[in-house]
Amino acid sequence: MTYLAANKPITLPELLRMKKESEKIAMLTGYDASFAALEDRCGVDVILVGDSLGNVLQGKTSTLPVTMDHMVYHTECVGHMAQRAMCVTDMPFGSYHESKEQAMRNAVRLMAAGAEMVKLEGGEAMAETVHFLVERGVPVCAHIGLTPQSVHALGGYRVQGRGDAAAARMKADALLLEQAGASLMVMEMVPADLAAEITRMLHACPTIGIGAGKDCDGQVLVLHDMLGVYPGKKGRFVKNFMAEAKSIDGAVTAYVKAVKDGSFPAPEHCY
Ligand SMILES: Nc1nc(=O)c2c([nH]1)NC[C@@H]1CN(c3ccc(C(=O)N[C@@H](CCC(=O)O)C(=O)O)cc3)CN21
Ligand SMILES: CC(C)C(=O)C(=O)O
Ligand SMILES: [Mg+2]
Repeated sequence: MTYLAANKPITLPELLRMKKESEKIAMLTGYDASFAALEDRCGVDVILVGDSLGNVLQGKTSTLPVTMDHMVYHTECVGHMAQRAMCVTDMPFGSYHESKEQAMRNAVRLMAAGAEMVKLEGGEAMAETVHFLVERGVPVCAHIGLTPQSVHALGGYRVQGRGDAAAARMKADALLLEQAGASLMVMEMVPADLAAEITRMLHACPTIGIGAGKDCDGQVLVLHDMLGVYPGKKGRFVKNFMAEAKSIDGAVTAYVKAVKDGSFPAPEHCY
């Protein structure tokens, strides 16, 4: 069985159709042309040029030192390599926090470099910025739960949304971001039950989980984590798909299949 629907490019309506028809969305980070082509031919739906490149390419201990110039460079490396997959790029720390105008100016650089959507971290505080970009033709992926650019404010890489008050706040954030026009919503390190509830609550915005349980509309992992080549500390949500594969193509294909058939994530990858 192949998941490549006749090489038809992934568009916003296609992502929404996948949510409506419960067809899981497979997202994976990618930072260069060779891996972008590989992921595309293995059926990855969305390639994320993640600011996790600070960790996996640059050897930093967080994503905070990543700059706009770094993200533009890697987006140029990935953009236009994929025939089918959509290219989404993370806006780095500090590139969208000053004002909605600053966010637009930097989003324009990423879109010109080849991104088809930009991703930014935050809840209610970012809703106005999301709306501003969306109204001006920039599709936005939101990112809630553990937002790694706020690691020092959050006190570490911890599960978010535990307890009634935190869960209620996350649900309110998700609704505001959907209303603001977000096209996708990453949820990171969120209890599986809460992520499932948010996924059911949202009708116009597919959710993509990383440590957020199996009931999200899709899943994302960091490429170097799922290939087992990242030497740093990994979350329990990571699975090494290279362990049982004969090639990198095989590992990425197995990841896509496991996301599509719902076998990844398993309970041991969830909170
Ligand atoms: N290679 C890589 N993979 C990632 O998933 C990732 C990055 N880099 N960089 C940006 C953030 C940082 N992330 C992280 C980093 C560490 C944990 C972690 O150590 N989690 C453990 C401990 C949790 C705890 O202390 O409570 C876990 O069991 O999940 C989780 C997410 C996720 N993102
Ligand atoms: C892990 C994903 C969601 C991310 O933001 C990144 O790779 O930077
Ligand atoms: Mg990121």
